[in-house]
Amino acid sequence: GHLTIAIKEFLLSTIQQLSFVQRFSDRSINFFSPYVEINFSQYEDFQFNHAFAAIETYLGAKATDKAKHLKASQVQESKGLVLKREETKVRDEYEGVNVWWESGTDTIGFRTFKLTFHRRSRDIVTDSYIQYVVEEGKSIQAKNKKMKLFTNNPSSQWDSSKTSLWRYIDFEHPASFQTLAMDPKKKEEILNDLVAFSNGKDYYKKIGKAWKRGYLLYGPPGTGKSTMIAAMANLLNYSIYDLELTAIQNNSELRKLLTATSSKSIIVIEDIDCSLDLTGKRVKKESNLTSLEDGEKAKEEDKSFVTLSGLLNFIDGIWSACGQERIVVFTTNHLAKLDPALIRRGRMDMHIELSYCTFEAFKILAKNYLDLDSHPLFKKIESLMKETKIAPADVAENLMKKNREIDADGSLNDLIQALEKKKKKIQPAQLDEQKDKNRGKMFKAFRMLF
Ligand SMILES: Nc1ncnc2c1ncn2[C@@H]1O[C@H](COP(=O)(O)OP(=O)(O)OP(=O)(O)O)[C@@H](O)[C@H]1O
Ligand SMILES: [Mg+2]
Repeated sequence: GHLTIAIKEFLLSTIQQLSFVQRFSDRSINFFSPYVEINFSQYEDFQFNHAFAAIETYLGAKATDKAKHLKASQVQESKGLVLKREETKVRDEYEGVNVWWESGTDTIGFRTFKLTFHRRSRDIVTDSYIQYVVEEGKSIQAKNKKMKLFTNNPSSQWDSSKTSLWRYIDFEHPASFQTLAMDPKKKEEILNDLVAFSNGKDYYKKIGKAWKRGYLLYGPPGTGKSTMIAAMANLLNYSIYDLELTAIQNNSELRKLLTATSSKSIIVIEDIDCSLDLTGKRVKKESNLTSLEDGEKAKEEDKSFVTLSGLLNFIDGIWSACGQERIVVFTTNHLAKLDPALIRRGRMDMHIELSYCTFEAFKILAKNYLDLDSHPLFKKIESLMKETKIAPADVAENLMKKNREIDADGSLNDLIQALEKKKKKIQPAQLDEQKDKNRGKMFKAFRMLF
């Protein structure tokens, strides 16, 4: 939102300023010096200049290895130190061109950067170098960005400020694609898709499509859908917006929420089949309102609910106009229950099935939990896994260490017992249903956090 606009504005104003600087410089240079100077101020017309911050980040990263005086700041605990140099002058080289940056302050006391370069390299500096610096700086900033997990507040609690729509906590989930147990080929396909998407700015522009991508994750409980979302966020350094549809009343509230999300984010709607019923109306909530309020509510409900078409239109429509990268993820336990309109190709770009644990997936878990590549008991587990269905979550539970020490034999035997127990009970459908009921939304949200 604001950042990109600010940078666009900045670039525009830079171009205007440049022509001014150039005209001015041209005159002076011819007489005094072969060098051109451009000044960047921390504030432009009393508005914070985001490009200034990007330049600062870029320069900070540029010369840390050479600098003698380093100022370290820790952006996020897990992200290591970001080093900044305190020296005021930095030399940089770009496509064989030498430039110098010098930091200072202007007459009002705002901080500035002065960029100096030879006038024969003026074209390359003004045409591409400055933009390169701003973009590099932005991408370094993005890498150091703190990820957040947002949840929408019930619309009854909204006030006029935008901040009341979503509440957030810092997102520090350890999930990664490396530790995700699933078919390695499928995993790679998804990874490539995500990376291509996040680097696809120019491509999406070229083909005239909005820079967004939809993933539908489906599969039984405990197969890694939520874990994959966390892994996606970690991979791309995106924040997560966990959209709870039952906490809002109608499509216009939905629109408000979605427009208040930032770019580089993943918008998640878990259990889409439970959030919207098939006629497109929102699922009735159990209410503990008094009877009078109940009546009012019922009247209201006729004209106000979140509809499937409202959701889809928004995702297809307005967002296309804001031109920033966003990922939408829907999850469900029951693919068959979903409205075909929702899962039509093109709407959800990729359908990803997460399923019961295969032997391949088990090996990843064994590596994660027990640090094992092979073990005599693997054979038995392999054959048992072919005969029965077990969710990766249940496998993981058995492989977790029970005491202080990792006990591979004990854990694998536990798993074998669990598999044999499952094999005897031949009622997987019933079992799943019961599990579904037990895993309420709260529980899922809870698990996402811990
Ligand atoms: N494919 C997997 N790879 C690694 N760990 C997994 C996988 N699936 C499940 N787990 C483990 O099981 C736990 C529960 O999994 P997760 O919450 O991702 O399941 P889910 O598919 O979202 O289930 P639900 O449909 O109930 O929301 C995770 O915290 C993780 O430790
Ligand atoms: Mg889940």
